[in-house]
Amino acid sequence: MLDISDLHVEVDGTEVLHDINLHIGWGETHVLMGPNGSGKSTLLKTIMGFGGYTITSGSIVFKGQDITRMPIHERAHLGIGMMFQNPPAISGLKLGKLLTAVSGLKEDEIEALARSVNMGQFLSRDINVGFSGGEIKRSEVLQLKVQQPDFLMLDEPESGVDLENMNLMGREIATLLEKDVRIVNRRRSGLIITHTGYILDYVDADQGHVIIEGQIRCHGNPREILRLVKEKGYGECLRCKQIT
Ligand SMILES: Nc1ncnc2c1ncn2[C@@H]1O[C@H](COP(=O)(O)OP(=O)(O)OP(=O)(O)O)[C@@H](O)[C@H]1O
Repeated sequence: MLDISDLHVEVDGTEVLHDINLHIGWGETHVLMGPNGSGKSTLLKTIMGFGGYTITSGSIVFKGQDITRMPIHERAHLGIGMMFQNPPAISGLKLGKLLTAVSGLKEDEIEALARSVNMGQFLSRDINVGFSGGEIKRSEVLQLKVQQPDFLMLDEPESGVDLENMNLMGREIATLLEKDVRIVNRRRSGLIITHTGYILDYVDADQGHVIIEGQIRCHGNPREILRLVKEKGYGECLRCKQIT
């Protein structure tokens, strides 16, 4: 579904990502780990097509189409969706209005989706204005439920979420990634940034990658990588090319 080749990305004139190669097949979920400031969010925002993330060389191919220079809205239209680490608050725009406008769904359908993630009362509120950390994450999940993207990128879905809501979020994310569908029929793919790995209790991931100083330094079984990082730190990933 997604093929990234030899990607170099600059932010504010500084190269933040160097020579990134990543292949995510149809139906696969991958996990991205790495120390703070290593370039994880930059990679997701580059795939999404945000301004300010300049691709100086390399390519991104999605569903067989070269999207390297494609604007963000066309990427969203093609089926790329993202849960942000810190989404903006938007005064004057109600969550319900946004969801109705972008989806074409009827109001009662939006309300039912909102209730399923305990966001029923939030549809009449300005997006993320005064939302708690956990409410922001549920709002992001709701937006993804409305969008139903084929490729989901989740930037630290666990952060700020209490244990009960983690259970709800984990189940919703698993459904969005079609984990309830038999592997042969599964089409949706995902790329999830996690520091703690809690999301792996809900979503089986096929591959893990560690990014350090803007380079992917190791690939392998996500739980194995997490265990190793907990025991020995990310320095071990610099010594190890592949953990399986
Ligand atoms: N708009 C920007 N202007 C300047 N530097 C930036 C910008 N965006 C990202 N960077 C820098 O790029 C590097 C990578 O940042 P990024 O947010 O991708 O890290 P991360 O791996 O997601 O970190 P964390 O785990 O802390 O969320 C950091 O050093 C950051 O300061």
